Amino acid sequence: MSRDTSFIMSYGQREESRLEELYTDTQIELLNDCNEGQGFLESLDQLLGDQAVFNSQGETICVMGDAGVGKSILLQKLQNLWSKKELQTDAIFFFKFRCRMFSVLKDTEQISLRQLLFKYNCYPDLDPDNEVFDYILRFPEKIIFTFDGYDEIQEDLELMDVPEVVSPEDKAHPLQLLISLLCGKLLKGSQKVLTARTGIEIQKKVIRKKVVLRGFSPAHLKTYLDLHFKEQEHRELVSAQLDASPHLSGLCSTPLFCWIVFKSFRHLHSMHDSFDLPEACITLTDIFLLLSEVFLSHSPARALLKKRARCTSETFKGGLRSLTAFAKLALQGMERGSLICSQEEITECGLTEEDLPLGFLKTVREYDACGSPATFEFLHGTLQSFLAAFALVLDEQAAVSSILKFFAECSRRRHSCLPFDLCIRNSSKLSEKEPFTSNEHLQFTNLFLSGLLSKAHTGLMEHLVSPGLLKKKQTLLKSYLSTSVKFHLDGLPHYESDKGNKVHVLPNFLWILKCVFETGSKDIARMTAKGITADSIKLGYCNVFSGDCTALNFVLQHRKKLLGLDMDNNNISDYGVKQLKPSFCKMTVVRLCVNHLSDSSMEVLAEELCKHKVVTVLGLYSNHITDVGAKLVAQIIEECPKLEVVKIGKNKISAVGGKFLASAIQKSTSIFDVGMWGNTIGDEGAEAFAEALRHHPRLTNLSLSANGITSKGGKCLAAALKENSVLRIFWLVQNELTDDAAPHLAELVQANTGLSHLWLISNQFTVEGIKHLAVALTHNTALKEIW
Ligand SMILES: Nc1ncnc2c1ncn2[C@@H]1O[C@H](COP(=O)(O)OP(=O)(O)OP(=O)(O)O)[C@@H](O)[C@H]1O
Repeated sequence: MSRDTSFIMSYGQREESRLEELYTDTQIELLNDCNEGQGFLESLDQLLGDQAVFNSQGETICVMGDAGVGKSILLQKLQNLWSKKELQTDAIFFFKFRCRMFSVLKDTEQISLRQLLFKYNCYPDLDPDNEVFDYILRFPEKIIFTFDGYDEIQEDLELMDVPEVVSPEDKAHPLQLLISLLCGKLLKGSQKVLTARTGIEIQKKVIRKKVVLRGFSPAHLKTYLDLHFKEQEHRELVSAQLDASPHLSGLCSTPLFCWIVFKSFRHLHSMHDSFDLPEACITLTDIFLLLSEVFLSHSPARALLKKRARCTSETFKGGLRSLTAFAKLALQGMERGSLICSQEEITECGLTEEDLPLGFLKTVREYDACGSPATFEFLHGTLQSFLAAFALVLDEQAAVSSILKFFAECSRRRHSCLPFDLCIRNSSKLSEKEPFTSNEHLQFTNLFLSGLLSKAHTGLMEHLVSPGLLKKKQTLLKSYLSTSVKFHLDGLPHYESDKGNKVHVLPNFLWILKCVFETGSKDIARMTAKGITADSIKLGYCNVFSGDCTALNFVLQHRKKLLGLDMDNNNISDYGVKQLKPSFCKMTVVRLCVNHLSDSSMEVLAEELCKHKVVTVLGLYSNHITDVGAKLVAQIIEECPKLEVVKIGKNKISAVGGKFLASAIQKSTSIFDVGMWGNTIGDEGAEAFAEALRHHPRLTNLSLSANGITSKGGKCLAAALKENSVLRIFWLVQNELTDDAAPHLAELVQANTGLSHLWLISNQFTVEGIKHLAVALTHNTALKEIW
């Protein structure tokens, strides 16, 4: 295990990097069963621990994350730590599997658990006396399993018409074995870590705890940069480019893209007299073109020519034969829904021995020792998508319309569902056939197709495909993309509210915008923006990451009308907010709750929102805003005359920030709803809010729950509220109020100010305190509820 996990795959099969030298921590966020963040894991070592376990009956730890965010590498690191006895566990067996292997085995005969472990994973000298296997059965808690890439299972559930496995001796369909293991029906108590792409839903009952990988933080990125570049000059150059471009930094927060960018930079810098990363807004297509250029320049003939001026088109022209063959192989796989290819398929596509070391492909290591012939996969799934897109562009035979085939597939609404039902429902027969793989590979192909057919790459592509045909493909794509968003939105339900027409988009909306961005075409962006007829769009839980904000901005900046944008519960981070900067001038609703924003995002928001003054709703709940950021939000409240709603709960705001906010609220004549739940403003902050409330003309809803407020603060609030006849809903839940405050609150109730909802639960009142309130209630006619 130690040997197997020491190297990170790298391009050009001979070149490998040591895991120890390049592995960099990434942000591992703990989630609860509702996918709400529960803080970050301090070190990988704690992954198997009990922190954030939300279902003690569940057997499986789920690691979720986007393409290339480092799920496989995380498992590799875990395996490596275990092999060196550096993982805090007393497990003495470790079995690692790729999930897709269970699909690959589908055509073979059924297998037993014993075969699965000893034939398809390790070879304990055949275990003649069953010693090892018996031990495993008796002490399953001594085993760790890792299953990588649950999203890669491509299974026809009808094939699963076999009895459920519970006995370790029974033979079964391999996928059935996997499910039984994950559910704990087999080897109950063994530790299991399963990885899957974000968006794949896994039955809650199976999951013990869940983490999501958020990629490199700015500090991680700096560490990775230092590890990657030994030469100071390179470090400085790349670092300067990252600092200058939040978009590039955003892309580089995904380790895979970062690795490609750094690796290409190093290679091209060493090959040519001068090389800088593209200056304009770099796209994912640019990144994969760079990688391909590097691969193609590995060909023996080209490698001899050192230090010459860089000529990308020459490199691609020189490598066109291999590129076409790799592209064909990638497309065929994509059409079959397969990420693995055989030697036969490779030869059929016209690839030779010489082509293999270029780096596009790597051998699949898992089961070659089982006597089966070697199989191959692309260096990464996204590279296969890129090459498949290349094949669609290069193909001179197929009808032009065939370039759109994957768009059609993706626009169909598809749900990711998983075969756990099989286990939970206790049924062996499935009534309906359901697809349970995500269509991300196809979405990536569409995205790269858009990039390859962009104007920016026409010069290069004209060297590879006839200009007439290229033009036709570009025109078709342009007309398709220009209306895609409109079609997408037309197909969704719209909701009418007092703020206009609102639509909750699906993740495919974001993919379309990403494609539009890759084209770099302002015309398409303009048409797309025109297609967004709703007044407000909700992009909540759409897995928007910082890099996607560039695409959003690319389209939204062409919108003429104002727009509400609800992006709660994504991962846009400070890089994303910087990317959205030009679009804030039109935004009436700015909802960025649960998005890993810090004070630096507040700087951008304060600058932009105060300049344009159109914002009505500002949602910032559950981010990392401190008092510094609170001061900037206070500025927004003071200077934006239309601002009505501010949600800034669950941040890191103390009394200092609380005072800034309270004073701004006091001055605002537009604000009517403020959410402060879960900060730490304490009594000092409460006193400031009391002053703000005393004669406020507009504020009707206020929550100061969970803010460490004691009776001292409570008394001030109650006294001030007696003079306020506007507030309707007031929450003081989860504070430290005692009976001392009860008579004052009772006076408030008795004053009958018009307050209709008063929430005081989870404080420290006793029956004595409550009696005061009960008596006061008899004099009140306005309260509808008191908790
Ligand atoms: N923690 C890390 N430190 C250094 N490099 C990393 C790290 N994580 C990922 N990488 C780089 O990114 C590449 C892709 O990572 P990986 O294959 O683990 O992504 P993934 O999340 O499993 O992607 P997919 O969902 O497509 O399978 C790795 O080969 C490696 O070069």
